[in-house]
Amino acid sequence: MNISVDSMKHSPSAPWAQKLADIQPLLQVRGLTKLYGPEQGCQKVDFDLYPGEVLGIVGESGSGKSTLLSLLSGRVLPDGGELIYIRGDGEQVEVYDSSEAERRQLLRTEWGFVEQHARDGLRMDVSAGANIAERLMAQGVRHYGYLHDSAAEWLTQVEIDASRINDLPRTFSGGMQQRLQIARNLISKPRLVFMDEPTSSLDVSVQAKLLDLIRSLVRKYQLSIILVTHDLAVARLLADRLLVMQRSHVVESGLTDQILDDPQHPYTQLLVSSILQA
Ligand SMILES: Nc1ncnc2c1ncn2[C@@H]1O[C@H](COP(=O)(O)OP(=O)(O)OP(=O)(O)O)[C@@H](O)[C@H]1O
Repeated sequence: MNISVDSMKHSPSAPWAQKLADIQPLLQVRGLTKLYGPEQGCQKVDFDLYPGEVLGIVGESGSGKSTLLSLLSGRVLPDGGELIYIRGDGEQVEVYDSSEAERRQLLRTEWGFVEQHARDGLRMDVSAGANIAERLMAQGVRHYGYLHDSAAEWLTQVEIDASRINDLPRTFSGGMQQRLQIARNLISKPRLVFMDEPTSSLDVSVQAKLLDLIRSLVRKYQLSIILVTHDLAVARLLADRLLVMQRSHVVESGLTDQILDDPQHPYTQLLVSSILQA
């Protein structure tokens, strides 16, 4: 079950409220700011992300979604603000105080990143199996049989026939490449996965299948996800909570259903009504 702090606020005396208070956030974001120009980027973003939560970042083109995702994944450094990640061993990491090598290591182990275009997240010149096994190898696994079997198992999990293990990703369809990218990220059991418009480059029918797969993997592995999407239907299907961005600011945040069914900020109202009219 995904747990959302916002939902807990409505019944503070519930027995599980104390339980939640004992759960540490996975990520604490405070005052995160990166500006490339006036209102270009993101400003003063604050939120906590809890284990198993799916957070969607939505907003119009240029509102700052990708900038925020790049900051949260430590790929870009901010002008100001703090990003604290609680590692699996309980240690707190101030991501921006870490070295570049430490941040890269996080992205290869406890975190994952699913790119919008599979070619940016896959190595197109090596086999599907090698693409999937790479993260295990980066963690020091050397046993060929284990690497092969794990890669084959993950191909099956993302609904690709394991007989394709030696094929190059370029021989796969767009949807298969995205599924391969997901397998490549999930094999090392990351705790937090960043996704940048993971379905937007695909046909609608392929999108629906991939969304179903992501949803089932999120449940199965209790993944925490931070997902950028311009598509409110994708947000509705996957996200527990949303941040709505406009011109570098988070203008509204809360439970997905609350925001989509009863938007409070005029910009969110416009965003939601434009989708309904489309
Ligand atoms: N590396 C960069 N150098 C200069 N300006 C940038 C850079 N990255 C982003 N920007 C600017 O910051 C603003 C926000 O861009 P960003 O890509 O974060 O928006 P977005 O909401 O993800 O848009 P889209 O949905 O179109 O991808 C834009 O005005 C963009 O031109």
